[in-house]
Amino acid sequence: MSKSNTVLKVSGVSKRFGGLQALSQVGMEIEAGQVYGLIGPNGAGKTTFFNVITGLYTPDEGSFELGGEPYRPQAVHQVARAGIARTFQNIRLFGEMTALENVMVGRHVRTRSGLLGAVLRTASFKQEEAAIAERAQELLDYVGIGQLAAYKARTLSYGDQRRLEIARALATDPKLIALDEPAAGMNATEKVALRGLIERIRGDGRTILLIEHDVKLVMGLCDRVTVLDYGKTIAQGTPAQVQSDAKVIEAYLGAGAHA
Ligand SMILES: Nc1ncnc2c1ncn2[C@@H]1O[C@H](COP(=O)(O)OP(=O)(O)OP(=O)(O)O)[C@@H](O)[C@H]1O
Repeated sequence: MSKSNTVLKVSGVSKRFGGLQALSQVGMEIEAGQVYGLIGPNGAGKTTFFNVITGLYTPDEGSFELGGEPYRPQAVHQVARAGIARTFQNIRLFGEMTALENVMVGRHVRTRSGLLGAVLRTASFKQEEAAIAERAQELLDYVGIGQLAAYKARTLSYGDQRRLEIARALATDPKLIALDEPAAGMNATEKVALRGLIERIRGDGRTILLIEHDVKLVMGLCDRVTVLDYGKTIAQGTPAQVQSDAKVIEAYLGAGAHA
């Protein structure tokens, strides 16, 4: 068992696609309240690692603990229930649903009435639905887009869609929130606001795993960082340690990858 303040402990994850070893024995330990960065050049294996821990890909090897309990990331809904929520590099919202409804969908992971209650529209279902809508509105306010609750998701700006994805992830009350390139496509002002939001989420006691190409953002925000290159961990530590690591400079920054 891990120390009690470890939220996610992953050891020895390997994943092969045909002849390509996308991940080789990758591990990390994320403690409660940390923002943990996962970086590396294009094709290093970051998304594959995310997909493994969130149940989209089945690893060839690896062990997983969430909140001190072993978990098997076999299916996306199981992982959500276990307590990992994620956003995607390519935003995945329900475009024709309102912002509020998108967050409500996230919240349904934690509801009790279930499908039968929804079909029969039982009193307890209606009560629960009202509570979910209220919580969803709170979360939209929290990420700064409360005034956009009634707008269809597809009509929101890029930055606001990313905020909406974060609100939806928070709606599941996750032990860990995994953000896949949240700053991708954002302008400088949006990035500053995003950084503020992530700091706020951490300040409220949440734990965050972040894939991000923007090195400045990662180094300024993260408590610890893992650097992957060709599917292998080449460095792990504080931003200062990682930044001065010769292998990182050569493999990652030296490659000129989005520095
Ligand atoms: N489903 C798949 N089938 C085959 N190969 C894959 C698959 N998914 C990823 N790969 C390969 O695995 C390697 C790691 O890719 P991955 O997307 O995890 O890298 P990444 O670090 O997230 O890259 P980027 O920064 O460009 O998003 C790449 O060589 C990629 O082509």
